[in-house]
Amino acid sequence: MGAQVEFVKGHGTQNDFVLVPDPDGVSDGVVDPPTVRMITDRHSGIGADGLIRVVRTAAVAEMPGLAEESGAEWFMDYRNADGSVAEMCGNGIRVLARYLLDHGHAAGPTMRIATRGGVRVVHVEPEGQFTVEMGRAVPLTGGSVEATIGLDGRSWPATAVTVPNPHAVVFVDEGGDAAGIGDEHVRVDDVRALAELGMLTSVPTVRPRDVFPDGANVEFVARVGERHIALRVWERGVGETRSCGTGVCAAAWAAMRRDGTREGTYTVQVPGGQLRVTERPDGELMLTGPAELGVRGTVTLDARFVRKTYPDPAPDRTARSSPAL
Ligand SMILES: N[C@@H](CCC[C@H](N)C(=O)O)C(=O)O
Repeated sequence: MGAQVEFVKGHGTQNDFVLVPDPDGVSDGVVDPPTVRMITDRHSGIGADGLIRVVRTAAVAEMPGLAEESGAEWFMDYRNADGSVAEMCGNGIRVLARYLLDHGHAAGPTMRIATRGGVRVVHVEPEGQFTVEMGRAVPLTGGSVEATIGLDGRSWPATAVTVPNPHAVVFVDEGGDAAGIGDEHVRVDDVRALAELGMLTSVPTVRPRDVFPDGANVEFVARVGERHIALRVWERGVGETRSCGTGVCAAAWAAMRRDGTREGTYTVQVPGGQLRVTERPDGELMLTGPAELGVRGTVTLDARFVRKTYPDPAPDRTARSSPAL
């Protein structure tokens, strides 16, 4: 019998995560890359775009002193599905906030959560929404477009920016012929310039490579109205996902620069839903969107595969009103 690991599944605009509660930092083996890959595998594991170990900041051995320095009780230990570490996850942090709130670990209406990319303040909003203070976007090439993204024989100039993980933002509708323009409820699937990209099964190429020494997430963006964009994303360490919060911030930031404005809220359609981004006068990007919790259970890890067991079958599969794990 392998190790037993408790988990909760959650998603933010269908960017999905396995949350593993480890408050005292005694289960860091769960973030070993092979274990992350077993757990996040969609065929033989639970399946997710990423894994979040929920650990008290004071128990994070690699960051001594962070708890006192940050004033954040909880740390988001984020891993991509391939086991790699990422600085931040804009959808994951909302899901983590929802978990902390629903399980009595935080009271709201605001909470501070530490990440490898710095401390983030999360505001609890009505109707299951959360707003995250995401920090400032930092252009990697002085704000100018100096990278080129290639995909399936096509290529586009890209804006290189960190939020604080690396993003290459590509506007694919330069001809202005994106279908769905002006429709408040446009679906990403109906935006011609994005649909034409096909399956996104190939890995996008980045030139020159040294713009992104640690790799990049790539956002393919089309305008669909005033202060309204749609995007598809290819995530570093995962592949195409249905949403990426930091990527949405990077894309909105780049769209604001192209529009010559820093004012107003940008609405961003992603395949998994809708997010909103506002830039404060001090440059802080505010990301607002939903966060949901779903299935919870226990997995038994062994060397070959992840076995799933669900302790409480339907109808009690939602964690919202469930006791803390
Ligand atoms: N989906 C996340 C970003 C996760 C990390 C990313 N794949 C990376 O490696 O930088 C988000 O919502 O921001």
